Amino acid sequence: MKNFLIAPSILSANFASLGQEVDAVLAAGADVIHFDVMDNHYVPNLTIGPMICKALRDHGVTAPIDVHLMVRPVDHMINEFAKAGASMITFHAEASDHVDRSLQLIKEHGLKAGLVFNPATPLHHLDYVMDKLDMILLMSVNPGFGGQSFIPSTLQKLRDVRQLIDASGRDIILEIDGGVKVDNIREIAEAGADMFVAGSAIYGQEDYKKVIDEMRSELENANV
Ligand SMILES: O=C(CO)[C@H](O)[C@H](O)COP(=O)(O)O
Ligand SMILES: [Fe+2]
Repeated sequence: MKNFLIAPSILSANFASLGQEVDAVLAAGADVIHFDVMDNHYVPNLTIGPMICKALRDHGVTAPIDVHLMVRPVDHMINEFAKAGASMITFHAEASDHVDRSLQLIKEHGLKAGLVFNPATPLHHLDYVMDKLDMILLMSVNPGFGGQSFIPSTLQKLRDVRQLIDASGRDIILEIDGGVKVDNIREIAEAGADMFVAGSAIYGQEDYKKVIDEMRSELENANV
């Protein structure tokens, strides 16, 4: 089986007990913690910043933390999240005036670097930066909120990006974010994704392990 990664989004966790909520999904079998950073400027919502990332590290979280920056500008936040213990940082192509520079900055901190594409953002932003990418994140909802429905046209976009990654010969993680559930994860994997962010689908249920196990079993049956 492909090395599929399940990344619960803490956007849907109970923030009043965030440390325990993160421990609980990791104990339930999650691979990565997805950390949504929103600035009420690039997106119409306001969430959490580097202090919370550092607090999770201080709490004892050793799993990879995948920081999804929905902020503009991005470079200052890259530096702050690198100090705060991020493992991977992705940002939106439209949110940086200097995409190459921002990617380079993430890599200078020794972290995995990725570009994020909104549902309607064209893929040409990948031109000339494939060699700097460790991850590509396709949004399957418009960014800003959890609990939205998966936009079906993202499946073809995943197939297109999978082809570009395969043609590049590089080991680039293809991450999908938004509306991922037990009943669509298999189709999403078959379209080419290998890292799956799921917020409401996991944190919206009582039994996190049950959902993650069901997701894994769907992935085991995926035709990839
Ligand atoms: O980046 C995001 C929203 O901008 C979140 O990661 C995403 O929406 C996860 O939530 P859900 O799985 O409930 O759709
Ligand atoms: Fe996200």
